[in-house]
Amino acid sequence: MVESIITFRNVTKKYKDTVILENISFKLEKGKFYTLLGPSGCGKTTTLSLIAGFMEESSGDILMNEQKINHIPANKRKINTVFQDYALFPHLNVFDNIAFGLKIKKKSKKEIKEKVNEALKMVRLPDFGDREISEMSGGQKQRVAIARALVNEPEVLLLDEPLSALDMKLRKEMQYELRELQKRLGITFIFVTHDQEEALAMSDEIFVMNHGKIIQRGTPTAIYDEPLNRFVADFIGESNIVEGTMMADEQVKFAGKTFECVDGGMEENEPIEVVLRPEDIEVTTAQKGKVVGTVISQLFRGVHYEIVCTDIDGNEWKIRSTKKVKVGANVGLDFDPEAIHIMRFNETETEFYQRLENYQGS
Ligand SMILES: Nc1ncnc2c1ncn2[C@@H]1O[C@H](COP(=O)(O)OP(=O)(O)OP(=O)(O)O)[C@@H](O)[C@H]1O
Repeated sequence: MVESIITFRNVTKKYKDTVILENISFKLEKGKFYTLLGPSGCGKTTTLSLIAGFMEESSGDILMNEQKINHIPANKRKINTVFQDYALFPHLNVFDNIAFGLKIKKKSKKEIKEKVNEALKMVRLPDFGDREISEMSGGQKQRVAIARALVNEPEVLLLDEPLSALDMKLRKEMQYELRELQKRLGITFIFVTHDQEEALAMSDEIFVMNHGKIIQRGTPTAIYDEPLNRFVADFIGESNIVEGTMMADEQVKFAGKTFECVDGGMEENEPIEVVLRPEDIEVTTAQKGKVVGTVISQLFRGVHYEIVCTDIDGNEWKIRSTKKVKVGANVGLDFDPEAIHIMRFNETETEFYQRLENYQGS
């Protein structure tokens, strides 16, 4: 069995009577890049704070390397955190910022120098030790913050929206660097973001959260291609969600026709929702298309056109296409059976969580 670095067992966090995290259980493996993804207020930072030991759970157990750490204070856990606002000491230079924790631990001058220089190399700032923090750019400050965390040789690095203060270009560069750093060091990273593209680009596994619960965990492709419910389908990427009926295993009816698909496991005649990603739909002639749509708008987005069509049932379809079409024209929409993803229709929250339990247990 794979050894778990962090385990949550039925963890609940409440503030007075308000439940912030509800009965969360998961196991994280060593050496992977995990991302907690979800809208503002869903409980991402709270989850990190519980792992770090900055706050106490209301009930449940938190384990590190299979040992309970509920009552172990933050500074005794081999876990460090990188914050969004860097939290650097402005009056100390780069070297002293990174050395701070080691000095508190009363390490020798020689060891401190070696470790700080090593950490500076890791974040590609080898000659910046003497610089003042005010002389560093946003991206450089964030690297100093990462070096300051790494110098303590944590087994787990927590990163709370560390890139959100950076402009888009730098952010993309740092995404790549962080991912490379994690691979090189082989320590477990737990990264928090509300940016789905960032989560898809960086993670080994994503935990999609909403209202203090984990709605789905999986690899970026699994989360993208097989969202478990409408929330995940909507939150991750763009999607067309239309109502339909399951006709038989691997046969589904929507937009007035029956199509082959590769999803099964539902009842015959069960109402379902179909998810089709805009980039999985090809625009063709009305005669050749599986669904006929009337173009109602078209926007040029640089690499592609964003086209919106309506079908005979009044469903709206978003399509990403390199082909230009005419507004008002009838076009055909074509897609492969593999592109059709089926979700249950009108599932209650209780039914969903029951299914989730079975799914995660399987
Ligand atoms: N000290 C507190 N007292 C009461 N409620 C709190 C406290 N801290 C956080 N909360 C509430 O807990 C919920 C989860 O907060 P948390 O910061 O974990 O969310 P988040 O997913 O990290 O959000 P964001 O993306 O905005 O940072 C929010 O509704 C928040 O208002």
